[in-house]
Amino acid sequence: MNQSKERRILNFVLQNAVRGDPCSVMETIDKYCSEKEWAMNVGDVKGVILDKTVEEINPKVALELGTYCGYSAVRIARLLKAGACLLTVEFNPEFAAIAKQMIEFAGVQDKVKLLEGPSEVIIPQLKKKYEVDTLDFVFVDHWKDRYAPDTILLQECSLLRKGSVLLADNIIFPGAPEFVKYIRNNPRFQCSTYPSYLEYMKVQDAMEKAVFLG
Ligand SMILES: O=C(NCCCCc1cc2ccncc2s1)c1cc(-c2ccc(F)cc2)cc(O)c1O
Ligand SMILES: [Mg+2]
Repeated sequence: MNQSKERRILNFVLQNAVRGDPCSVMETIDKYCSEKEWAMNVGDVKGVILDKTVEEINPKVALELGTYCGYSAVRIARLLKAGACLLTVEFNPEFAAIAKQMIEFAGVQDKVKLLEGPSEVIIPQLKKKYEVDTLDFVFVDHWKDRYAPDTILLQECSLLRKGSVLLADNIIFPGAPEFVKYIRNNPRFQCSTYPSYLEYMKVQDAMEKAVFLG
């Protein structure tokens, strides 16, 4: 049975990147996905916005919704200080298996906990099952119609505190209109938009940063 695109991306990394070097893994994925097969990694252009946001916050506990092949998990984890951790949620078992190997090859597995399942099931488990108190940073990059309900769910589960930062990918393309409407009209969030480009394409996209005001 012919292998998946995600398996081809992983194999290209295993054969061409430097084991234990997160930047090498990111560069190798970006090279493959810009030259050979497009894939929905946050990519090198929007990745800089992600980097700057993570560096500014310096989170102790970060959550990612939508792991995919693990590109942004590697990107975020490489910037985390000692003792900090990233919980990343993926519901597709195929993607989760690829991401696990990607994260381990990059050498960031000690900072990353990969949780398999739908976000609406995992989020309510974070406090009791995964011993989370509150989240310092959330990278939102999963189903675009889950952005708004899961932002509400995070609040209902008391996982946000004054100053928690959400960064949402793809608010232009593919777009997350319900989320944008919800978050920009919500007085409990201070929002800012970062215009950018869809990964590996000359197509407009943007990221939305939302600071929870408590
Ligand atoms: O769908 C996207 N990303 C989510 C994948 C869904 C994975 C999930 C994870 C998870 C975890 C927990 N619960 C439920 C879920 S569902 C996505 C799509 C495009 C795109 C852009 C142009 C195109 F022509 C076609 C697609 C670009 C992007 O940057 C994306 O992030
Ligand atoms: Mg995305």
